[in-house]
Formats: sequence, structure tokens, C-alpha cells
Amino acid sequence: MAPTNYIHRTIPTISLRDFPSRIDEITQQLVNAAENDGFFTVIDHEIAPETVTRMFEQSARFFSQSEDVKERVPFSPKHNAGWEKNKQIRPSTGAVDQKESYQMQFGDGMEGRWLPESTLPDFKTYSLDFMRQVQSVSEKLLTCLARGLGFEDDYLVKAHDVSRSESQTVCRLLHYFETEKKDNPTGEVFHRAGAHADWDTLTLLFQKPGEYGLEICPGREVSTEFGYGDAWTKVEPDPESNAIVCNIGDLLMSWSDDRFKSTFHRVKAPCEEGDFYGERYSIAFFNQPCRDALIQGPKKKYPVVTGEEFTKRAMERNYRAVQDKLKSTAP
Ligand SMILES: O=C(O)CCC(=O)C(=O)O
Ligand SMILES: [Fe+2]
Repeated sequence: MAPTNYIHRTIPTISLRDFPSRIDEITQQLVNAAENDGFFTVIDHEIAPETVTRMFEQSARFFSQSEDVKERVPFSPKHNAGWEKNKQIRPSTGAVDQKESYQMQFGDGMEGRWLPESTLPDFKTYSLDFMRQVQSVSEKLLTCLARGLGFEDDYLVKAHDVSRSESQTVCRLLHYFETEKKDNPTGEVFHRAGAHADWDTLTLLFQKPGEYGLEICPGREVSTEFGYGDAWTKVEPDPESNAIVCNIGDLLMSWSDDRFKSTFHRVKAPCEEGDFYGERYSIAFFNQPCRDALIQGPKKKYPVVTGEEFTKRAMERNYRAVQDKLKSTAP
């Protein structure tokens, strides 16, 4: 297989400093990034670097538990919460992602899916505190995006109210395994997380210094259905500026009548010169509308759907695409 085609793209950096007085300027920058890039980083967001480090420590603590323990909080597709390992198949690859993940929520979906305090003391408290802080940054971004679309300022914030039991927002801890560095005579490219677009509203991603691997292929430039084989750009962690990497998901794309671009991305498994072979941790915070939120863009390009229907359809579409891919690659 041909080596990955890498190209340079600039990823806009947006500062949230002095948010209340700079909201118009930030809105303009965000709308520009959402329309043209789909990916951007956010700095000066008020989440302390120590808070992020502490959450990564909690994540490592969780994943270091034995499989027997983690299996007590298994992933539930119905609730979109819990732990799973080497299970997620992407339509782009038809193969399982080489990783484990643990999805947490604020609402009902977590019932029975936290490990007991005696097993992992303080984990739940730390995690919920971190999630609330990321929610607060998300709300600033959602305010600007609503304003940019011509909605009331609080329209998207209300639709993503995590204090309601209907909340679907997910914080996903991710752990990719160390990969053996060996000859790759066939040049086969496999994946830690196969190419995909997120189906949420907006994703905020935390990476650890040095643990790179995230690559993007912005939506408008994608020439194959799932971005496989197109031109990629590496998004390296930036510990100096404590940057959060953000991307628009499918939901906001349709909620904006396709004005804002959902963007393909992946975590490539190392196989080429310059790739990262070590164990990798990341944290993705998926802003999802409440189950009963009504989704329709200002120009009404698509019929109204509820947050629950949108998520269900996205999961079904993904499932069908995986089945088709498996059929097409079956021997
Ligand atoms: O681990 C990462 O850097 C990205 C993960 C991701 O894209 C996802 O879980 O949707
Ligand atoms: Fe993603």
C-alpha cells in the first residue's frame, strides 16, 4: 500500500480570553473555522493544565484495573456508556479499532456504570468535576455557534443541558495499546481509530504531550466516502498552550443546514517512519443534545428530528455501513 499522503493545513487557534467582552470577535473566528476547516483548537479556556493531567491520571487508574473489574461496567449501546475493548468497528476499515474506551455521562445513562467507590475511590468525583469544567468551555463555544447561526444565544446551551436526566453528552476516556515496532513488508495501514466523522454536535479532545497520532482530513476535501486514502494532516498535542482540539460533528452540520463542516479524522496505528508506537491516552468530550431536543437548522433544510432520533439513526447508519463493508471485504 502506498505511504500516507500528508499535506500541510493550518488549524485555526481561537483564544477564549476575556470571553464576555470579546464574544463578537470569538464568534466570528469560530464561525469562520466551522465553515472552512471543521477543526480548530481553543486556548485560554480556564481549565488548568493540572486538572487535565489529573484526569489523565484517573483515566490510567481506570484502565489499569483488571478486565474482570472493568467488565462490571460494560458498554451499553442503548445508553452509550460504559467500558469496551477491541469492539468498535468503523465503516472505513471494516476492522476493530485497537483500543479500549470508557464512556461516562452526567445523566441517567450512567446508572450502574460507575465502579463502586471501594474499587476506585474518588474516580467518580474527579471525573464529574472535570466533565463540568469541559461542559463550561463547551457552553461558551455553543453560545457563539448559536449566535453565528442566528439563534438566541442560549438556544444550543439549553438543548445541551447536562443537568437534565435526558442529557446524552458523553465523556470518553480512550486508551490505545503500545504497538510493536517491526518491519511492515506489506505496508498495510491499520488503525487505532479508523477514519470517521463524529455524530455529535461538537467534540472537545484532550491529548497527552508526546502521544500523537490524531490526523484529520477535512470534510469538504474528502474524495472517498469514509476519507480512506485521502490527504491527511497530523494534529499534534500542544502542551505549551494547553490547547483543546475541537471538531464539528454531523449533528451540528445538519443543525446548521450544512454550513458548518463535520470533519473526518482518525488515530492512525503506527506503521511508518515518524509514527508514535507507544501507549496512548486521550479524552474526547462529545456534546450531544438532550434526547428531547428538537433539531432543525435556521433555513429548515432538513425535517425536525429529536436528539434521541438523530443519535439512533446515526448509530443505525453506522451499523449498516459496517455490515456493507464487512460483506464487501469478505473472502
Ligand atoms: O483519540 C483521539 O485522539 C481521537 C478519538 C476519536 O476521534 C473518537 O473517539 O471519536
Ligand atoms: Fe472522533
